[in-house]
Amino acid sequence: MEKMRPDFVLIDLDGTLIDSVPDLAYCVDEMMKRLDMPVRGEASVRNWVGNGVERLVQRALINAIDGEPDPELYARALPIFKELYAENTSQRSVVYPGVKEGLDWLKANDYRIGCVTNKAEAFTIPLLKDKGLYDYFEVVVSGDTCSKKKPDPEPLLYAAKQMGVAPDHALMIGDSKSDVKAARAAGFRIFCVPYGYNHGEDIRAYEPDVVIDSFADLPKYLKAKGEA
Ligand SMILES: O=C(O)COP(=O)(O)O
Ligand SMILES: [Mg+2]
Repeated sequence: MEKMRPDFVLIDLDGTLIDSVPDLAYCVDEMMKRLDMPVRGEASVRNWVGNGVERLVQRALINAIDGEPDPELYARALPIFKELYAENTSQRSVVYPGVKEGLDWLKANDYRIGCVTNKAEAFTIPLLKDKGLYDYFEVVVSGDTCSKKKPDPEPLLYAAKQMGVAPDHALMIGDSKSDVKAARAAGFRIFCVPYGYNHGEDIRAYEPDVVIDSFADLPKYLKAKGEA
């Protein structure tokens, strides 16, 4: 593929920049214990992340990716999860290898970058700050910034508008089919990492433009400053 030079690079959070499942799984299991229900474990939680904390809590309660829990049980569970996650947002979470190197390369080569996530803002900002990533981004769009979350294109179009960039000059980097769908609907190009959370499916099945093994590989696909 010919190297590109997008005007804006918008990057997903969970499963792309940060492995946040260790904290999310800890909070899911603590919530389950407080509800006198069985714990679910990290492997299940890994398949349920990507559609926001509300959907994660619903999936944990029914122990399945599709379907709805009893509304009363859910109404009891959600505040418990939110309280736990507010205290356990980042300490077990890990920035993936190559991420800081890739972000430094983007900055050094004058790329403008943003972050888009389905995670609510109350958790997104502390997580990015705790991991030393917040200052890289000119715009951060969280799961509750717009009226709709990914796979809807609204958060991507909102970010592009904030930056004053045309969507067809923008690139999204993500890990899930929601990122691919949102990017296609918004008119962004889309790169994916293969190591994140795609509900147990191989992201290649969703045909992103490029699959990069790590952020350290970005210079293979993006033009450096001044590169013809
Ligand atoms: O599901 C979430 O809370 C966040 O997931 P995302 O950062 O991959 O959009
Ligand atoms: Mg993700």
